[in-house]
Amino acid sequence: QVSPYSVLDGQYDLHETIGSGGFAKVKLATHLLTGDKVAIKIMDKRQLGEDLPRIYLEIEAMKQLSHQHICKLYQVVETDTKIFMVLEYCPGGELFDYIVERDRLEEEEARVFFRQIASAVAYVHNMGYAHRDLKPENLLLDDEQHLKLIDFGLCANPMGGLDQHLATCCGSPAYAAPELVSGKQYLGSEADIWSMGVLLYALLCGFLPFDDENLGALYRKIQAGVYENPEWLTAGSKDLLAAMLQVDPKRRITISQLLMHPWLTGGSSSANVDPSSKYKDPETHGVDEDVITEVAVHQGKSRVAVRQAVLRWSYDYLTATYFLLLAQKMKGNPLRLL
Ligand SMILES: CN(C)C[C@H]1CC[C@H](N2C(=O)N(C)Cc3cnc4ccc(-c5cc(Cl)c(O)c(Cl)c5)nc4c32)CC1
Repeated sequence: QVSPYSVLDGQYDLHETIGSGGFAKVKLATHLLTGDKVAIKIMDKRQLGEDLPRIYLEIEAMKQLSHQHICKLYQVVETDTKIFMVLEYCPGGELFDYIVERDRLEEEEARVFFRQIASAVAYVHNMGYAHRDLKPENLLLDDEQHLKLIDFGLCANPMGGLDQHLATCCGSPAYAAPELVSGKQYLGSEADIWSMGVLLYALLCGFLPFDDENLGALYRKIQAGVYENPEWLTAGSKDLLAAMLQVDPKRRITISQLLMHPWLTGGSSSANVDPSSKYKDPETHGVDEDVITEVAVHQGKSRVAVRQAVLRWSYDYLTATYFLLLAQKMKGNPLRLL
């Protein structure tokens, strides 16, 4: 019987499994035309059952989201039994493990990371989504120590826009907002800010602000909103944490106020939220002509034909090749197809 992965033959070489998350397996792979490494998330539709709509939600969300701190979706392959998501490879693994290895991060390093997270979440909110599962396990490191947000399986894009209240309780309890664990209606964007507060606390302290192995006790601690401030926290970080870990969502800092908070804008390194243009939304910023040319020459086709095919954004092998070549160009590498 043919391998269940034969649909990828000629496009990718599949290597070892590099992780698994719930109903998905993630394998390292090589995109054959460029030689670049990618991660392929593989799901079995039969095992997914009623979770299948969540995967289509994640795929549609990721097709809309193009940002330097969001893991890029390159290609989607679907057979009658499997779904393959070809994704940007993040060799640095989870931010969660990065924190555990160091116990906790120095304020300057936490600030550099948190700026990237805030930039990604602001973009997600501006695109009308809420992530709803923000935690260090869902932030990966690429080969340049840049963070990449993943796992949009819970993200909500309420038809009525972000101001429509959500009801489904989801995400990880320790990062969940009080209004969410109280079963009240809540705004995804406000709940995301609370989760970012828990995330920043974890970066700076190395442990969680609200923790208890008993779920009920944990919920009560979250609803009380009382947490310790270790003595190593500076006034600036305590102020920002207090603004995010506001039990009343209406008193909680908003993402745009967060981006202007002195703790975030301060510090020494003003770098590291790379404004790289490769993430300009292709639909609105057109396509890169050097990449089009490279593909056209390699395939012996006209640039017009290649440009038209790329602009269909079918998330097929051509879309993946386009995004990977564009990333190579942005890194200053020569554009080459094998
Ligand atoms: C516990 N989690 C919820 C899942 C875990 C799965 C392995 C993954 N990984 C690893 O654990 N390395 C150690 C290597 C690694 C390298 N590159 C990756 C690139 C993308 C992804 C990825 C995974 C999932 Cl489930 C997604 O939905 C998206 Cl959008 C992206 N995972 C990667 C990944 C980290 C997360």
